[in-house]
Amino acid sequence: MSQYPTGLTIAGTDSGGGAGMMADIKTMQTLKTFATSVIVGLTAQNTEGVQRIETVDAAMIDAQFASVAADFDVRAAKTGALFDADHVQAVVRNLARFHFPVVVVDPVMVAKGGSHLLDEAGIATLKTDLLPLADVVTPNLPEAELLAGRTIHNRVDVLNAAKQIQQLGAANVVIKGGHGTDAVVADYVKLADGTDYWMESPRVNTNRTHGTGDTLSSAIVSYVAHGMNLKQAIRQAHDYLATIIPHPLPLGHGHGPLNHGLWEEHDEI
Ligand SMILES: Nc1ncnc2c1ncn2[C@@H]1O[C@H](COP(=O)(O)OP(=O)(O)O)[C@@H](O)[C@H]1O
Ligand SMILES: Cc1ncc(COP(=O)(O)OP(=O)(O)O)c(N)n1
Repeated sequence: MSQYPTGLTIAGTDSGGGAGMMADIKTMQTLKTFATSVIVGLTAQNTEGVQRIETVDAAMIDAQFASVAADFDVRAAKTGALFDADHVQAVVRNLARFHFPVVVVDPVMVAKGGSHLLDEAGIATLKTDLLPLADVVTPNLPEAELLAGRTIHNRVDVLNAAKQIQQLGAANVVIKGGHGTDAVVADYVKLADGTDYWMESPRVNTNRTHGTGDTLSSAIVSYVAHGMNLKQAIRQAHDYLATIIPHPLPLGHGHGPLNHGLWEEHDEI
């Protein structure tokens, strides 16, 4: 069996098991990466929505970072739901302190059920303080609109939004196309070296897409932890999603969960 490198998820929990840190841990385990975690907040959540949120205090966030960093060789980290400006700042402080080799920022703002997972001040702080620390940022289309401060109607708008998001300090940008309506789902990648391209896959007609964004960002973390460069890791993560989205688990009454473990049959790492 291959070695399990260590990844880190800095995010919120989902009691429903499909999104947030739970999706991250399931993804990393499937992709043979050992998942460590810093819990920023807890959500009472299921496939139908978010019922309650409680954040973790800053001292406890610092303590979790210190515990993980003292004992593990974290190869890559991702951020997920951070809830508000104070929690974004707590995460920024710790990322600046511990310098993990690769940081993926999933700028989670609104869950598919409509609940806000980052308030307005939090969005502003993420733009000014967290994006400059991001090796990769992975907004969905509504998040890209908010980060870039412009509406997106077509592919040219996506290109321009990515350029603006890169100017905020994120080295590489992946704008996810799941919220579009075309028959093809297109994720746009703009890399630090100036290259850009689209990654396309057939749109699966399903509402079982809870946690797709978390799954993509934690798959990038996993592949980077295994030694791939960012371009390879982003491609592999996209292919992982395209493989598992057509075969979700028939659970819950709303936006149902993915079957993260499906990939194990491929055993490609
Ligand atoms: N219905 C779908 N069919 C195929 N791929 C999808 C579908 N929905 C999302 N994806 C893929 O899942 C990933 C996450 O995208 P998206 O759903 O936009 O993110 P988020 O969960 O953050 O809103 C992307 O790689 C996207 O291409
Ligand atoms: C605790 C928590 N974190 C993140 C999300 C959003 O996850 P995402 O992958 O964007 O999936 P959807 O919520 O859009 O299905 C969440 N819901 N909860």
